[in-house]
Amino acid sequence: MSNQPWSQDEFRQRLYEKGRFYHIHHPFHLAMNGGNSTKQQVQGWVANRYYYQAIIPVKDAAIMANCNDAAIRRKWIQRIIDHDGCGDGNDGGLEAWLRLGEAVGLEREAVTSFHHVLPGVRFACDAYLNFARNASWQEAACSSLTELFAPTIHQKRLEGWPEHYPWIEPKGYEYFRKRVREARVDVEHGLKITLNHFQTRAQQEKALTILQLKLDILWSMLDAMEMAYVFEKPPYHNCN
Ligand SMILES: O=C(O)c1cc(C(=O)O)c2c(n1)C(=O)C(=O)c1cc(C(=O)O)[nH]c1-2
Repeated sequence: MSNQPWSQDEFRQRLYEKGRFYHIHHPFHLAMNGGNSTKQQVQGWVANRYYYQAIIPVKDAAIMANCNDAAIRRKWIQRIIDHDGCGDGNDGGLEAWLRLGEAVGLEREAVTSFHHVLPGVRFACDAYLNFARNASWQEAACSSLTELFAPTIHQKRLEGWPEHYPWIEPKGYEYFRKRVREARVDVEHGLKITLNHFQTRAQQEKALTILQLKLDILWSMLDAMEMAYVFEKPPYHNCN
């Protein structure tokens, strides 16, 4: 019967199938990972993505604020530490991303000021944060599951970029190396929460809708970048 819940294995498989909509398939990413992007396009991506990076720990703090389960919070807090660092030689992902910015030739201030962030990228990232603030913590945890597909994308950059873009300083790659490890831990936890929480068929279908929302967010960010840096039609390009 169609309203029977899927088994956990089938539910997991349906979540994984969403990978076919991951932004790894977006033309902007295909060009970048295939070595066909210009320096300005790579710089544009790095500068815009910093807005996403900066949102992530705030989003994770919102999830924790909505979560009344100490055991979950004890694990989830690691995500904030991963991005913000905690001293003692752990500078965190935001700092690593700023080093990536320097490695592609951007001044720190140009990145941290969000000066280059396109409105479409800002709206997409803000939608992610607003979703996490207003949804239940389990739903917000589910929305982080695009990370199921992230280790592959980071790995591809590590393998291809040094050859494609010899002008990028090697110190820039630490962020991707770090995330290959961290994302695997994150998704194990996020997947466990999702498989246990979304039990009925209607709930399982809702989980897929939530994951699609997040895929839409990531795809929309790249649409904005494609328009600005590939078609060279940033917002208001034709206004006087
Ligand atoms: O470079 C990427 O393609 C990519 C994608 C994603 C993602 O799938 O959301 C994340 C990251 N990177 C990333 O570095 C990261 O820390 C991260 C956290 C999250 C999240 O939703 O909590 N997604 C992602």
